[in-house]
Amino acid sequence: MITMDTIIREGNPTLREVAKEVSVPLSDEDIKLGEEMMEFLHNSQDPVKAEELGLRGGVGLAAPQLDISKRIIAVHVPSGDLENPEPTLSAVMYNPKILSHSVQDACLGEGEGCLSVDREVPGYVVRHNKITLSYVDAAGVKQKIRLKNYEAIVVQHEIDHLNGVMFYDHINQENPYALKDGVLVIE
Ligand SMILES: OCN(O)CCCc1ccccc1
Ligand code: NI
Repeated sequence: MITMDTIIREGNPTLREVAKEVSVPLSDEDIKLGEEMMEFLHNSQDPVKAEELGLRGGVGLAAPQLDISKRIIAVHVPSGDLENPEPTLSAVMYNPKILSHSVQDACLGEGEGCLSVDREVPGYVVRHNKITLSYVDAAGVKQKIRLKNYEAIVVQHEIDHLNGVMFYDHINQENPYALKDGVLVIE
């Protein structure tokens, strides 16, 4: 089971590597890893289990954070609405690739954090507002989806991990809250 002890922290060189594509058809090992990554996200968002296991809540996880330099990410974005418990996005993605994106940029008003970063790094992390994404799903089927706003931000954060990029690499060092005209701030 993945716990916080499994997750490597900044300074570990694996977080700065470009991860390798996984072979398709997917190996049993890669399928199992994806399942464990998704289980971690579920546990981390379950108040009882998160408390029991000492987990920080996460909506995404990338294999390099487990010291595994493979292009595998898991995302699980809860709807946040108790009436409608369906998550807005829940998927293990193998070899995810951004095919195209909007001109419109966006960032989270509250900035970003990372399970591999044990400190606050304030500032806007400017990303694409909308992305068209291809990936291979856990069943080995090629998917092509379009995402926008928060879900698009989360997936871009995870794909960054596959390319050795940390969220704070995007923050303006001179003025962390500098914003170009037209950037959508997502609250
Ligand atoms: O890489 C996943 N991880 O470090 C957990 C946090 C994910 C995340 C947090 C804020 C905005 C987008 C994504
Ligand atoms: Ni992260």
